[in-house]
Amino acid sequence: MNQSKEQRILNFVLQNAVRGDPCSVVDTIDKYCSQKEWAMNVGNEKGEILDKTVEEVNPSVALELGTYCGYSAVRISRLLKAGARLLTVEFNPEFAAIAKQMIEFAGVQDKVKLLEGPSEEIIPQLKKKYEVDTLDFVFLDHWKDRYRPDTILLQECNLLRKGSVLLADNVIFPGAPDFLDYVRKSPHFQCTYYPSHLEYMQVEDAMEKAVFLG
Ligand SMILES: O=C(NC/C=C/[C@H]1O[C@@H](Sc2ccncc2)[C@H](O)[C@@H]1O)c1cc([N+](=O)[O-])cc(O)c1O
Ligand SMILES: [Mg+2]
Repeated sequence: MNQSKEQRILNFVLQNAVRGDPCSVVDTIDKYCSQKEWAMNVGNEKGEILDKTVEEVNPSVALELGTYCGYSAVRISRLLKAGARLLTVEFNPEFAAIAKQMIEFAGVQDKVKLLEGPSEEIIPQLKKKYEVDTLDFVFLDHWKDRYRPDTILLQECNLLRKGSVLLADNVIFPGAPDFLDYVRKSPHFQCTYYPSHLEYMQVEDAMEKAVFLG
């Protein structure tokens, strides 16, 4: 049975990156996806915006929605302080299996907990089942029509506190217009727009940061 693109990306990392070195895993995925096969990793240009935001927030508890192959899970967790953790949510079992291997190869498995299932089911379980009090940082990179409902769900589940930071990928391409409209009009969020480009392409894209005001 021929391999999936995601399996080819993982194999390229296993054969070309340095085990235990998250930066080499990130760079190797970028090399493969810019030279051989495009894939929907956040990429290096938007990845640097992600890095700066994670460093600014320095989260103890971070959530990622949409793990895919684990590129941003590795990218985020490499910056986390000792004892901090990233919960990442993926509902496609094939992608979850790839991401698990990617995270373990990068050596960040002690910082990352991969939760398999849809965000709308997992978010309401975070407090009781995953011992979360509130989230310091949330990276949204899953289905674009889930950004707005999941942001509302995070608020309803009291998972955001004054200063919690949401960072959303792809607010221009493929776009998340209802999310942008919601957070920009809401009195509970202070928003910042970061123009950038679609990963590995010369196509306009952007990220939106939304800080919860309580
Ligand atoms: O569609 C995009 N991303 C959707 C991502 C989806 C990821 O999240 C889950 S869905 C899910 C659902 C519920 N809960 C958790 C995960 C999918 O299994 C996939 O792993 C996308 C598309 C482009 N593009 O150029 O077309 C560029 C990008 O950067 C993108 O992020
Ligand atoms: Mg994306």
